[in-house]
Amino acid sequence: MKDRVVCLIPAYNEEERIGAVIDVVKSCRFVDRVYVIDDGSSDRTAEVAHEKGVNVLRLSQNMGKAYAVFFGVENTQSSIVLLLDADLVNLKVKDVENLLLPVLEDRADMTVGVFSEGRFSTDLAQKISPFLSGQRAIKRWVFDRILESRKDIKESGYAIEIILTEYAKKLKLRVETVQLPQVSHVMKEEKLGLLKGAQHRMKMYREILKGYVNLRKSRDEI
Ligand SMILES: O=c1ccn([C@@H]2O[C@H](COP(=O)(O)OP(=O)(O)O)[C@@H](O)[C@H]2O)c(=O)[nH]1
Ligand SMILES: O=C(O)[C@@H](COP(=O)(O)O)O[C@H]1O[C@H](CO)[C@@H](O)[C@H](O)[C@H]1O
Repeated sequence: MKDRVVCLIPAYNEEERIGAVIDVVKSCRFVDRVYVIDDGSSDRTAEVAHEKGVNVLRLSQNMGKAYAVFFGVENTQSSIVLLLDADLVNLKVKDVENLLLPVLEDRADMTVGVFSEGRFSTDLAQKISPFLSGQRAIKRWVFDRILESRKDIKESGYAIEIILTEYAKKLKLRVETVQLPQVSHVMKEEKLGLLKGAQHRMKMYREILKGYVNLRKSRDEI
């Protein structure tokens, strides 16, 4: 029987964090299958995922977040796709259920999870830019539509979320925001140290900006 919900977890060097996310998502009764897309990690991310008993799709080099997500989309089947980052902290089964239920019950085409009541810094970031959130449940046809009109989508790295947000507007999707109380993520500076973290953050902002400019250029093609 075809899966209803597949969870995709794009992951780049997340060996220390991904196990906890997998444990939670595996415990959610609504999730039929979990796939980690190992985006060319140089650490044991893929091994940890294997040990946890989920499916692993491995990219031989680091291709960026959008590539990893769409590689997962192209290599799975299900009517609903759940996207979760690999570095979430305090994620609970209830949060995963809350993300999925509006889409499962066809009250929404997309849900967007936002952190609240957790760490000040990550709550604030999501208050300012909830449209960047990587926690979403989405009907698969939305990805199909994006792939049809944006052949370059896989190259967009961290712009994937603003692209999803823009398509949601253009396609007039029913979008529901879901609170993720006490959930946070490990920030780049915490993972990589101050300097490397800041460099990685700048890379993220560059990719988001480039994605935004490309969206404006291709406005009418959606
Ligand atoms: O080149 C990349 C960069 C990030 N990620 C994954 O995308 C998610 C969000 O990325 P990141 O943690 O850098 O963003 P943050 O959570 O810090 O906003 C995480 O699961 C990363 O491991 C990825 O698959 N490929
Ligand atoms: O919240 C944010 O400002 C960024 C960066 O988070 P950190 O640098 O790790 O605190 O994270 C979000 O944006 C990325 C790009 O859209 C998404 O890929 C992440 O999933 C999301 O958490």
